[in-house]
Amino acid sequence: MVDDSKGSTSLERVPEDKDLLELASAEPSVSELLRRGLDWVTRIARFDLATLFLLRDARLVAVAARGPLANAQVRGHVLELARFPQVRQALETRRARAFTEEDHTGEGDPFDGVLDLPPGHSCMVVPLCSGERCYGVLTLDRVECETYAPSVVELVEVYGQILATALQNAEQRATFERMHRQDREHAKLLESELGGDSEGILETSLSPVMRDLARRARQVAETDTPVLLLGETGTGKERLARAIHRWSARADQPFVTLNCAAIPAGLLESELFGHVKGSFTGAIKDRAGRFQMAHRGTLLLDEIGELPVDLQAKLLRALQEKTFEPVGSDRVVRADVRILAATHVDLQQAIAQRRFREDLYYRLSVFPLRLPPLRERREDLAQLCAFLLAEQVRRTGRRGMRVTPEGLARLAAYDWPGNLRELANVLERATILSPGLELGPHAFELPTRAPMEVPEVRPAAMTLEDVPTLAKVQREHILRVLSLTKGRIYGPGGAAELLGLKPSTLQSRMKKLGIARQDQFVIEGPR
Ligand SMILES: Nc1ncnc2c1ncn2[C@@H]1O[C@H](COP(=O)(O)OP(=O)(O)OP(=O)(O)O)[C@@H](O)[C@H]1O
Repeated sequence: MVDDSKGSTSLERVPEDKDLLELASAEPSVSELLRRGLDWVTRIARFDLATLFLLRDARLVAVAARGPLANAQVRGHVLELARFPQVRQALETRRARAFTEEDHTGEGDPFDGVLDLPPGHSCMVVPLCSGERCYGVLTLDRVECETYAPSVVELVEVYGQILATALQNAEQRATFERMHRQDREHAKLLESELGGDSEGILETSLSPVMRDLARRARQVAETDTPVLLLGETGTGKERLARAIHRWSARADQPFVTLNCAAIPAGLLESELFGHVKGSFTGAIKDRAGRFQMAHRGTLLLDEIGELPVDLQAKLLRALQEKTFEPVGSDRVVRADVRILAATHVDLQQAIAQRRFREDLYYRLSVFPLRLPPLRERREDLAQLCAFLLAEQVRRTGRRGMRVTPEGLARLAAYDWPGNLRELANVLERATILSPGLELGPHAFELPTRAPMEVPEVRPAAMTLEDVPTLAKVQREHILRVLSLTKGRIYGPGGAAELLGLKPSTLQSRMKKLGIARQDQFVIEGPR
């Protein structure tokens, strides 16, 4: 593993500060450290053989050797720890020690059978330990019959600690990089599975508001400025976020999303910043968070208004310093991430209610983009229908579907509280139910009143005392729809679709309104 071209017989000298600084602060890989680790020892102690052993299952395996005595046999040497109690003791006590001839009389010399060293030669064992980990030992041997001076032993002990710390850092870096690579692959896979790989009707929109918005989105895409996407539910915030990513220089890097409303508050920090094994019950292995997954790419924080206040502070720090600490780790991780945030709630109001930090708001809202509701861009209906019907072919298998002018007139007369998502659902349902290729006015099932209207609550019959709160009306309406769908939230005909909401949005609203996943409902997962 190493070359042993020149052994050192030079006098011990205190290493120059820059040598140690380099070792402690540079970012070499584990193999580079093992290769170069012995170079540095030549500067602080005399030896004829310096060997680096790594601990593997109660054995010490030689991985590198230097000095005139280093040979192939030394490099393949393995020590059973059980046979060398004094070496084991040095590891257990984490103290370096020099050996005298008497020390070896009981257990023999670790290099017996490999090298012909004279009785009473100089020998020292230096443990390589940092934090919880013991990596192995460094041994130094000289043919001269004398014992290494305590001052030299102390110096090499300090060196051993620095080398072990550098090894630990290199190992952690390698782990994080590996996790990052795996998660990047995973994110790419998910992205292609989820589709949405076209920006849809943005730049070709007939609505001047939309076209202006698309133009500004393209301009900001070229920068790393955070963008705040505002708009009612289903107006296309996520699709616009994907378009901004694709238009940016980060397009070949991952696009990662986190829906802050869909993840239980207790798990959000780990989802964002990752965690190390054992940091909480269930953390059975190290896991990268969305920040790491999005390294060099874009992270969309959807429903940002739902982020708990304590996490808002941590997010702000991550945005300002571009560093964060995974849960349970005191190691600072650096990630280069472009942030996009989306919300349908009024963040100004959330700030007034102290549910959202003002400083985070200003950080995220440098460049706000507000998506208009569908009822304000009805001129796009024909184009949107054609686009969505074509996009749905993959699921419905129905090619060539089109909406007749009469059908369009009916769609244009509706208010679309669920916006583009509701339109997509209405079109998909109509396609499935329609025998032919044409979708006329009767093909569409549109509610005759606004979906949130509750028939039983008649304003005329109300008195000032019994005006129900909006939350109560919403709660009753959601419960009624859930009982209609037998508790089913997802999929066609599920409560989320009927209410024109994303399943995750419905779930978070149910949580807020205290609607538990009740036993009488059969809740099915996504299909
Ligand atoms: N520009 C567009 N062109 C065509 N279809 C679009 C466009 N934008 C969004 N859609 C469709 O509208 C639906 C909702 O889009 P999206 O999820 O981006 O909305 P959203 O505003 O993020 O929703 P929410 O607020 O509920 O998270 C999706 O089916 C999407 O395919």
